[in-house]
Amino acid sequence: ISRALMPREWCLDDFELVRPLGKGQFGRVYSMRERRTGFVVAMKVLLKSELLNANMEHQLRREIDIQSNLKHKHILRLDTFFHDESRVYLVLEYAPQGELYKQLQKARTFPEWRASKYIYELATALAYLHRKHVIHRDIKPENLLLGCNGEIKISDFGWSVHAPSSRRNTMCGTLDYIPPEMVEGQWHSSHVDLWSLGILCYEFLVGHPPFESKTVETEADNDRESTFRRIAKVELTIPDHLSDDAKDLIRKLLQRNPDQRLALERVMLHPFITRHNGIGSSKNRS
Ligand SMILES: CC(=O)NC[C@@H]1CCN(c2c(Cl)cnc3[nH]c(-c4cn(C)nc4C)nc23)C1
Repeated sequence: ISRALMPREWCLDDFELVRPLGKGQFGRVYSMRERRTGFVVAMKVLLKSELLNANMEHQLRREIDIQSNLKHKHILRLDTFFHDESRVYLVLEYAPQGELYKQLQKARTFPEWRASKYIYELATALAYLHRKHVIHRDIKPENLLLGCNGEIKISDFGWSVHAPSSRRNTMCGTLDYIPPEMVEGQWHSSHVDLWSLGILCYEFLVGHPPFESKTVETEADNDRESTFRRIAKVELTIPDHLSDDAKDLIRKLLQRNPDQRLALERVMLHPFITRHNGIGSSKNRS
């Protein structure tokens, strides 16, 4: 595909609509077929007017700059983009098995082997991102898609930045995944993604995130404070039915102090991961 999408001016007529896929945070997504090659892509269509009055054009530029330079099997590719007088079009990799959060809603919780596989795949993608000094900052089920073999694809880099960073935009959407240092508007490092990995692991196994909160828009001010306090105080209760390995990994990621969170290299070697993914065992040692 990269040959076919060699840098040249693309336009909407190069593609034909297959079907609407859903909505991202800003704009609609469609599966489209590139007419010459028959290649199916996901096309995210954003209205310039919406971007401008939400002051999001710089965030979109950053999303494009970051995601188009990333090449990793667990990160959704951004192949190219183009615009016309009213819209911006992002040509993204199509993930055939769709949105992970829908499968989590259907299954309610994942068995430990499945959660462990996803956490391992995410850890490899985050290690790649952090080596490039990119923080995603918005790792949550809604931003995870599934490839043709059910493998994780991190998408939606709308909130990613180059580390270290301090947040300039007001956060909207759920607070569930925001670590204490971001909740307090402090400077934050790539360790924010470690916190989100811990929240995800908990939600995969328990069926809801540990510091349940409504989205920030609907929070009345006093509730909002209570949500922040709960996240900041890190009141964590882990259900007993989880394995000791699962509890151990979650506790080591949901550390209030960002520097005490388990490093990604150690996440990949944690028993909760190696027990299910046959990593480091003799079986797959070449
Ligand atoms: C992370 C994110 O932006 N999510 C919202 C957008 C909705 C569809 N988007 C897709 C994007 Cl950006 C890429 N690939 C997708 N594949 C699907 C999908 C496949 N099936 C069978 N069902 C669906 C749905 N959707 C996408 C992303």
